[in-house]
Amino acid sequence: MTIRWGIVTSGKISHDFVNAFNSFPDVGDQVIAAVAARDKSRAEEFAKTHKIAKVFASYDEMAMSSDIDVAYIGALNPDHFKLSKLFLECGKHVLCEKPLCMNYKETESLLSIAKSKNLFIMEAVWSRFAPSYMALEKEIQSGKLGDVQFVEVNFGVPIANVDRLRKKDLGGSAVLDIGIYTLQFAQFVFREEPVKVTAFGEINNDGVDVVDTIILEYSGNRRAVLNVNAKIRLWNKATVYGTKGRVTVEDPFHFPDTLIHNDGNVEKFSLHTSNQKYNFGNSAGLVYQALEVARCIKQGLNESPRMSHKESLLLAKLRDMVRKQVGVHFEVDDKEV
Ligand SMILES: NC(=O)C1=CN([C@@H]2O[C@H](COP(=O)(O)OP(=O)(O)OC[C@H]3O[C@@H](n4cnc5c(N)ncnc54)[C@H](OP(=O)(O)O)[C@@H]3O)[C@@H](O)[C@H]2O)C=CC1
Ligand SMILES: O=C1OC[C@@H](O)[C@H](O)[C@H]1O
Repeated sequence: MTIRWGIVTSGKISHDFVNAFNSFPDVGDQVIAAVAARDKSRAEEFAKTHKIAKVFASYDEMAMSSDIDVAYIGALNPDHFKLSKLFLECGKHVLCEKPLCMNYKETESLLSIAKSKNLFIMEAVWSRFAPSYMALEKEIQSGKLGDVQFVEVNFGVPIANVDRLRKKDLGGSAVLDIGIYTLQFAQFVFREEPVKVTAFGEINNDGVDVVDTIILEYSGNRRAVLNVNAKIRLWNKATVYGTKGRVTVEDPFHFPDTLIHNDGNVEKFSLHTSNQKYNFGNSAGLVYQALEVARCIKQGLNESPRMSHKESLLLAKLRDMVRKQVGVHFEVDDKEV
């Protein structure tokens, strides 16, 4: 069974996703079959660049076609719910860029639509499929670190002036865009809902958070301190501390290629290099989530155990809690879904 992908939008991350896919040595029985954009000429240009066979004049046309099995949604945050819903209702599986939705309400509604249609959907938290994350999980579960007590993560990228980050109507929010990675890292380590969330930050003149400091408290007085910054570049690493030692996930922790173990051993994970031009760091790693999507679809799964619906719901809940404390409110928060 060939898995046929339909790329939704001709944007930067769509470019990176297709580049990562096409440059990977073996994607198995999968193909990038089609693309749709708001404007057909942009879709045609995208298709020409990436040698994609089919171009659709609109998202709706591709959703209704029988030419694709799964949609990759590379749209702006406010359109994730609407477009994922469109493709699900047309019987297509979905891989939607993070954040899956603007808030918990949308996330819950979208996941229940997928369940009712018996279709696969996943939030593209691509970090979870990094080979280095598999190694990190093994290290934590091995007991070498002892009992994990503390996690610290930094994610700072100077993107506060990018429209989709700084404008509320485009879904701008540091915690939605980059803070999600710090939250998912803490959840990857602790695997339980925090008992307390404390957050404070800085908002811009559009009411969008550009800096967030988040403290997650877990059972047994375990903690995570997350520094999120859309104004300046930070040393974007994550460290997991236990009673017997620590492991550091080097920059960029959100898709790392280096782990520094407690004994000082530096473990490297090479990404397939190619002459592709990417918009974002380590984007060659975007392919690993696509391999997982295909595996799950072929096994008839509705979700991936590595980035489950429960996890997406919890991440949405935590983002809502952070936004409330920092003072960021979206119009969509007042709407019934
Ligand atoms: N996984 C990762 O590493 C990354 C993930 N992302 C995520 O990907 C998504 C897109 O980010 P990115 O690719 O940088 O975004 P872009 O600025 O490239 O825009 C993506 C697409 O959104 C549509 N769009 C652009 N402006 C508007 C607008 N004003 N109103 C409505 N639609 C618009 C266009 O679709 P069309 O082509 O159809 O016209 C565009 O191609 C975000 O949700 C972000 O969180 C982003 C960067 C990295
Ligand atoms: O997902 C992402 O990762 C890298 C950031 O630069 C980008 O803004 C964000 O969307």
